[in-house]
Amino acid sequence: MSAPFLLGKVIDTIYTTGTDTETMTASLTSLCIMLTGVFLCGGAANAARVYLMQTSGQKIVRNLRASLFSSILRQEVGFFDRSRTGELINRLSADTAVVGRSITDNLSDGLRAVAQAAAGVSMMFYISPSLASFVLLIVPPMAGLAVIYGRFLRSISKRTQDALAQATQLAEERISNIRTVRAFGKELSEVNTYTQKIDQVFTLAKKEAVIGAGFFGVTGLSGNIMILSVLYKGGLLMASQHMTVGELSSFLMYTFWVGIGIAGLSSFYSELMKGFGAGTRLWQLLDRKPEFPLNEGLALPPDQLKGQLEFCDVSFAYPARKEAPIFQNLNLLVPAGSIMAVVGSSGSGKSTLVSLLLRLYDPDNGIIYIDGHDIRDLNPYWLRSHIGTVSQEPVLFSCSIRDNIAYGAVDPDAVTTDDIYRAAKVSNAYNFIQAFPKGFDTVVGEKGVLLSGGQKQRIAIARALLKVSTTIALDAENEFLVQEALERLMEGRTVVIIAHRLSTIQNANAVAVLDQRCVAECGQHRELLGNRHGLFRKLMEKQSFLQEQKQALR
Ligand SMILES: Nc1ncnc2c1ncn2[C@@H]1O[C@H](COP(=O)(O)OP(=O)(O)OP(=O)(O)O)[C@@H](O)[C@H]1O
Repeated sequence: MSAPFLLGKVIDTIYTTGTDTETMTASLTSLCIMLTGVFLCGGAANAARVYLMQTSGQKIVRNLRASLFSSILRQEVGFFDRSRTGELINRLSADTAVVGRSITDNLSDGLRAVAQAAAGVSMMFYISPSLASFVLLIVPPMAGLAVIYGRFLRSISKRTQDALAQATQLAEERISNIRTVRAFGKELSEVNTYTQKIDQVFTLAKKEAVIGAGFFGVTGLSGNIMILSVLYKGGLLMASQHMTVGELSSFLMYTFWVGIGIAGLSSFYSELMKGFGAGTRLWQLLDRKPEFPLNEGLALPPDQLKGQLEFCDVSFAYPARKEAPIFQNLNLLVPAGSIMAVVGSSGSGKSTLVSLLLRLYDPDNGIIYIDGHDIRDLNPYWLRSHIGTVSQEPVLFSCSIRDNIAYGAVDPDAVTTDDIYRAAKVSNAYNFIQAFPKGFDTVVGEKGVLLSGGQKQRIAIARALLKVSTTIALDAENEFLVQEALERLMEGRTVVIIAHRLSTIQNANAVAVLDQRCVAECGQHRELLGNRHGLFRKLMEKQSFLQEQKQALR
């Protein structure tokens, strides 16, 4: 900021020393040395500013993303029923980037603008207080305009990010379900729907551009008016001998800097408002407290853990559909080490029973006990680490088979290759995994090998085997290899199996039939089948009828 002042001195030296070349050379040399020093300092400071601001910017975005991801993953499952994946991903990627940019690059430019404007104004007052007071009359109306523009940006930025989140949500859902889209031939209509969503973002961007054009047009114009008024009033002051040509030149340069500084300040303020707008939902997500804790409460010592499960007068409705109760005063006892088959028509609540057991949701009324302990008193993390789950459509992550199996262990890093091989052998997965060219290092999922349903299940069983589980919730196919693997997994554990076929039910110690929001029948398979008018018998008859139909169709 001292450069314009020194440049003014250079001009005055040239004009006032006249023909005395020796004095002029000496003054010019020392002024130019000073200016070189100033420029060198300026260059170094600029480099430091860019480096510091960019690295701290990236660090802020990194920390923001890490905290947000952690906050999202800690939320209760009911939260995910209400939120949409694409929207959350958008918050994590796009919103954090906007907020990050607004408080880093922008902050750096803003700080520079403040320093520039403050030093410039001081120098203007130092050179000519009367001219400075006259020129700076333009600042208050400009500041008012910037505040109004900032408010507009804050609101439009929030709306833009929301519209973008909706578009991302749609794209994410359709891309991950491309097979369904293709099967129904919906590519073109999906493209149209996406374009409509993205058009909403474009419309908002156009609105922002129109208002922005007006604002920056006025800012630029007022900067030029400032220069004009300096030339006019400054010229008059020079004519009346109140200012030298060097002073006027310095003043003009400072006016220029102050103009740029004020423009920078208004863009800083507006970008900051944009960041606040984009950050509104982000802060809400960051601050959201999950309904129940992830890792707090009682952990039973291993010798006290037998695995007896008891549902006592349990009533439950999903938070997203409170009006449709799934259970009302449901009672069920699963003795330790036994196999309980849960049957019932589609939508009767079989999977819900397992979700309650895993404490993905809390019952609205009643209590679920494990070995006589209310599961709400137990540490949810500890509880889940003692319940192995194998679902009919297991989800594997896009990493190696080795990592997918190790994922089941409480500490995946502590799992040895031998542990993984052993689990794979017990789950009948070892041979088919080794048949892949890269064996256990084969990457499954997105870009890797696509596995059959049965293969996925056997990997999922190996994953469940690595848990220190006493209890298992199963919803599995009845393919022979899977079945055999499951039988090994069930040994010595309490098992709740969502059964679809007679063969699975026959192996269970007891069968519970879900109907009308509670356990309608419970007993041994033979006993229940013996009851001619019983629900279980009807269910089985219906199933064998369906099997016959299928056979006939074949
Ligand atoms: N996250 C959820 N939010 C709201 N309602 C849900 C949710 N999950 C399931 N439901 C509803 O709860 C009821 C019971 O579902 P559940 O999946 O437990 O049935 P199920 O007996 O396992 O069915 P199926 O044999 O078809 O798998 C269904 O009516 C279903 O629509």
